[in-house]
Amino acid sequence: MVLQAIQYEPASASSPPALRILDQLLLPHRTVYEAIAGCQEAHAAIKQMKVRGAPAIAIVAALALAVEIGAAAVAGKLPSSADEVKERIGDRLDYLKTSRPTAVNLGDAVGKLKVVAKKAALQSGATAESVAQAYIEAAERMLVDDVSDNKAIGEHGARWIEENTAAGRQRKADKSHALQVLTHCNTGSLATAGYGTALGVIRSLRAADMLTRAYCTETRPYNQGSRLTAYELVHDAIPATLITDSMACALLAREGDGLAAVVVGADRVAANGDTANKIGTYSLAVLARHHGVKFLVAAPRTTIDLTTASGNDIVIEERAPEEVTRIKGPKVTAEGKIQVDEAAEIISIAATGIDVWNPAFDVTPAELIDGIITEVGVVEKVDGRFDFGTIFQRPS
Ligand SMILES: CSC[C@@H](O)[C@@H](O)C(=O)COP(=O)(O)O
Repeated sequence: MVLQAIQYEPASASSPPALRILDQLLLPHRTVYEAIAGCQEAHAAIKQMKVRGAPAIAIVAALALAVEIGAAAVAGKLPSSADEVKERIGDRLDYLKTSRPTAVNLGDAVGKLKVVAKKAALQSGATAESVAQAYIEAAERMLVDDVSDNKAIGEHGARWIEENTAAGRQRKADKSHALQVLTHCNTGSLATAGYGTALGVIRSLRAADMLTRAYCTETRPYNQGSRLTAYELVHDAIPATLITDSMACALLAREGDGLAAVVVGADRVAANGDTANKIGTYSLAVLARHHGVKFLVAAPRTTIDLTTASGNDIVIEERAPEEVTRIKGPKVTAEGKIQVDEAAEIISIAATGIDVWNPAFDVTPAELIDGIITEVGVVEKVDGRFDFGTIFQRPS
């Protein structure tokens, strides 16, 4: 079974396009897909983190509007002119963009899709239907391109680790050597259209018979690591070990050279390489530098934001205190059996009345990052600085 966070069916002769998302709040114990009929449902699903992960958020938003427009077209309810459809598309995209602030992929998709609608409306003989169709095709392309970009990220990252780390070189020469990777949060099939970014690198290393073990952090407070990454690793039968976030230091000290790299995803990479990613990423980068372990960020070019000069300019989403003070999951019986079908229990794990700070992301300074793995290659610092100038000219 292929893990899919996003299921999309294009329009047929008789029916409009349809979109379903895997409700990630119920994972790893329940697999429930939810239909997304339009922008309002998508906005709520993104805000509640039923779908999450920078690329997945952008694609669900883009496709939700495709579904909404497709349904209006089939029902004969599109606005009457090309310009009005273009305006409607712009307004709906602006609304979707407000769902979560830190990940840039959504803003990037919104900008590109607005350009598509604008160009389509400027075509001679443009109609409401032709603008709607141009939008739908562009949104559908984003879904397809994300998977191929992730596979390319996986291959570039695996090759870089093979060539640039002691564990990589040793394992290549002699398969009795260990090569392990530590990752954080969830960056896999559930966070993207498929395959994943940092988890894509892990998948590619495994496919090349290079990886002996992946470690994943629990990723407090939302537990994307223990709920989602662990689920993907078990699903793909990749040898893997779960640690709490606070165990990373002990792991790096213990594994030495066998731990080839820490590989994480990104929600926004600023023009100087400073990287916003799931809270806890920065501490891993500090630990990696202290232990001489390579620290890599895996992200498509859509995550690199040249309009944001540095990490100081990145808006960090703060989330509800309850994510820290409570945990949610199915009941476990006295015999240790998980009651999968029961409604989730919410348990309080903090003193009532304590103040809480819950930033969802932190910013890792470029200085601590050894390479940024994109679909067109790994960007490394030259004279201590990242320069993304040329990668945007390269074809995928
Ligand atoms: C390929 S996903 C990259 C990042 O979006 C991921 O590491 C992350 O931080 C996700 O955070 P989330 O809050 O779960 O959306």
